Amino acid sequence: MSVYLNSEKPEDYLALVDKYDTWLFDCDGVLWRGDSLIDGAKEVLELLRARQKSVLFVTNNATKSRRNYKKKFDALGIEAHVDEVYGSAFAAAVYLSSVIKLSKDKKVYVIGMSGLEEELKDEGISFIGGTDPADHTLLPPQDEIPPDPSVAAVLVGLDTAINYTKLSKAFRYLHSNPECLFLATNEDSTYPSDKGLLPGAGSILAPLKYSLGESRPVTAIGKPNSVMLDCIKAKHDFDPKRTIMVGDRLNTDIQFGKGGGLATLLVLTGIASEKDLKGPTPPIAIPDYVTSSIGDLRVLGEQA
Ligand SMILES: O=C(O)[C@H](O)[C@H](O)COP(=O)(O)O
Ligand SMILES: [Mg+2]
Repeated sequence: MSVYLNSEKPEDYLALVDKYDTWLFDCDGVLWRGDSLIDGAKEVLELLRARQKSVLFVTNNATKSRRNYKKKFDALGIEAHVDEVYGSAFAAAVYLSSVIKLSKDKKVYVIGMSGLEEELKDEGISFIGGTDPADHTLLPPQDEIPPDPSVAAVLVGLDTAINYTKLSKAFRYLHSNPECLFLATNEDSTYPSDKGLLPGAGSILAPLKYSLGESRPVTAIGKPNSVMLDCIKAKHDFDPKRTIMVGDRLNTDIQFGKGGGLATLLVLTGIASEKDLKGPTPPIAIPDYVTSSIGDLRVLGEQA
């Protein structure tokens, strides 16, 4: 059963903050929607840091690299350090380099944007596709897409320039080579922009999942997969019992937190709403705490 926090009982927020030393923040729908900050988010991050809390950012948004995110945080006036940022683009690159140990003579076909390419380059992973202009021309369906055994994986992330050429190439590499890995940065169905919901990475992936069928399952590396937490653990010591994951989506953030043995706080400024928790269908994951917005923790500033 979730504990619903509200501003009538500020002491509940203080008790919550005292219980956890490490705060993992999802980004889209929690700190911001698109480039619009959620009201109070900047102030609350400052208040947590002032109380010596560790703050880390854990996002499924694969359109930006950690360095790109640092620039976004700087532009929004939020203190953040590159090694505090964990994105699904970084996690996917680390997965390919350190878990799959992709050999140097192999490459990845990418559906995704420059941030994902930057993280792959940083991990020494060769790739084709992505922002390559050749994939932005509309391929006539009868054109030959020769199989390429050196393409050892297809990696799919949010790509606002998706098209039939990219889907056809990804399909052919996977369909012609059963050994080719089918990977995704994440499977979020929607993206909470500041202009409302938009198709998310999972909706870019869907045509491939549908056309390839059940026999070619995809491995999604972002939340709720524990790979992101493994990346964090490799760099940061934290006690899971004194760590809380703050998110807006039940089937990524809250499942990720619970899977990692962390406490979870759901905010209602992004994807999830109260009806997801109280509706006829049981929620896929039940958060420990619920509050309307991360801005509600501003009460910390009213206390000594
Ligand atoms: O479609 C996507 O990739 C996601 O909606 C989005 O980017 C999720 O980002 P997060 O909420 O994990 O920061
Ligand atoms: Mg989110």
